[in-house]
Amino acid sequence: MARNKFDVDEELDTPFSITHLKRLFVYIKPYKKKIILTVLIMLIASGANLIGPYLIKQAIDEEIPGKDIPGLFLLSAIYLFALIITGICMKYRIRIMSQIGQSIIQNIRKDLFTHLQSLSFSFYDSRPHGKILVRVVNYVNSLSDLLSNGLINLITDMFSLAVIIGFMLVIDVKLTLLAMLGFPVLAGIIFLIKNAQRKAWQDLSNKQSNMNAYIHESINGIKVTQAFTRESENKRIFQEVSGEYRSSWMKAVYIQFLLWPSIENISVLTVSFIYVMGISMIGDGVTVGSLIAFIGYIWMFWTPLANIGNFYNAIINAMAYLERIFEMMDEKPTVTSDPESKDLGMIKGKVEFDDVVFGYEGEDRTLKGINFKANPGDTIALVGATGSGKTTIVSLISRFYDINSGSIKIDDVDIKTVTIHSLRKQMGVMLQDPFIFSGTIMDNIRYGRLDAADEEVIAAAKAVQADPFISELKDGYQTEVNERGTRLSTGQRQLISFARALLADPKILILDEATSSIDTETELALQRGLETLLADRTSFIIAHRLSTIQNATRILFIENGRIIEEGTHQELLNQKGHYWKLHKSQHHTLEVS
Ligand SMILES: Nc1ncnc2c1ncn2[C@@H]1O[C@H](COP(=O)(O)OP(=O)(O)OP(=O)(O)O)[C@@H](O)[C@H]1O
Repeated sequence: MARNKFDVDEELDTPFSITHLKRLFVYIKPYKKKIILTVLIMLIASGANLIGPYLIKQAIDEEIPGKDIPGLFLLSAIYLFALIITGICMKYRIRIMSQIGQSIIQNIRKDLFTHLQSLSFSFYDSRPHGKILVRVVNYVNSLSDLLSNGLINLITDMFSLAVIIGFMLVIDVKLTLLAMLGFPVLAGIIFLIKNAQRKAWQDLSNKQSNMNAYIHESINGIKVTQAFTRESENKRIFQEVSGEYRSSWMKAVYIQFLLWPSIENISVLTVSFIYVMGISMIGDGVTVGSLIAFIGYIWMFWTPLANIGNFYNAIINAMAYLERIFEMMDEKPTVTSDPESKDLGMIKGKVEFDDVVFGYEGEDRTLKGINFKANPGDTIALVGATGSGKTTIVSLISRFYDINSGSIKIDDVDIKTVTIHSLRKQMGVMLQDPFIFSGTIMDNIRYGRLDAADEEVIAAAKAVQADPFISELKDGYQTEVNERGTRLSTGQRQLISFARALLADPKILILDEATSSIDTETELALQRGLETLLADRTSFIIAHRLSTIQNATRILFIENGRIIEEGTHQELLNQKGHYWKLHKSQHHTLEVS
């Protein structure tokens, strides 16, 4: 998968096709009845609105010359009634269509979010998270106008147009045909600007996405930015990114506004033309009343046409966003359960790597043939230099990535043949950077097992020595922590996620640098507490501090994607190889300090 950065425009994998609109209709369909009802109401409204000029014609040509005062009152009453009907219908339409529009948006957003949860790590590795966010939030929002107003407007405007043309034909066929002369000109303009408009909106969506990605990245990295006083450089980059957004916005809007003035100009020209032609035709079958009414209809004729033009604009804009939204919905998880895959069931915890080859970008560079076997209850420690492949090995046990070749078996079953859910359910994973969600400490530990009682949560916290620091907090377990746990120290976050992993009561426990930020005293107490708990679990421990893994059943020394030494602590020391050297250097450092 290609990688993307905040200042790189995302390329669309698929060109726009009408299927995107069809897919949008799938979301509109459940509201079919309400939409039909609204359309009917709007038809009544536009019918009532359109009767105006005809009533004026009637008054000028019939009632005023005949001095028919009651007749004039009647026409005025009908007009007033028509206006009231229009007002009521409009109010109803705005309310109901906003509701429908927002419901559709909510459904699209729900599907996107659900889909995002299923996507594999590789998807998140390959792009800035701000670019994902912008699709779920901003792009979906951009559909709001189209869904709330566009569709209904289109139908009612088409209807209005037909009724107006009907009235115009009833008044005068020749004038009607003359009035239509501006129509092909407008169609030509729309055709000419269509492609430029679509490209401009696509470009705008890219620049919006880039800006969002940069803001997201900057907020995440704010501490580093301030520590390295990079503020002014960041400001410069932001100005560049937001400047690009501004220019693409201006361009898109400039092209969009080519349409409106064109419609205005054509309508003014047509009206002037009809005035000239109409006046010269007065007496020749054209009355003053009918000319005034006709001009009224021509003005009305261009309004729905302009609205249809606007709808067209809205569709073009929405397409730029829709294709991005559906592109993300079509993104396939790279790691999936096979349709025939079965439930792994309760496992004992035997883990076996057989010649596992793996690379993040599909190549074979990261792991170059890993072989080992862990029996149920074993504690396997992985040590080695930074970047040697330790985290990669343990992340493959949970099948966060699929391997290129070889096999990984749990209780003699290839993990590719079981459902991902049943596999991951057996794992308690503590990642290198423990993540804390916004909520209470209790909620955060309970994340490991949602149905755990408070007492179980507290017992898990006690087992991992997290209880002392939690109890000291003013609100104890009910203390609110914010996203990523910025109110807690790194060591405290590690203890919480330790308790979370333990609460899940997994058969396989993966601890990736789980205790690196915990002080030695707490760590020793924690290890004592964990000994009994780890007893019937298979655990994988990655640690740079060798003192923490001396009791491991087996230690694997990883270098450059290979296991180059393995054995117990004592065996490896006796070998006087890499592990011994590492141990000696740590011991030396300790003695010196
Ligand atoms: N998501 C990723 N995408 C691409 N390459 C990655 C990814 N994660 C890790 N790598 C690369 O894979 C190699 C092994 O990384 P890994 O995280 O497994 O090392 P490690 O031994 O756990 O290192 P450390 O001790 O620093 O945690 C490194 O060269 C790293 O650059």
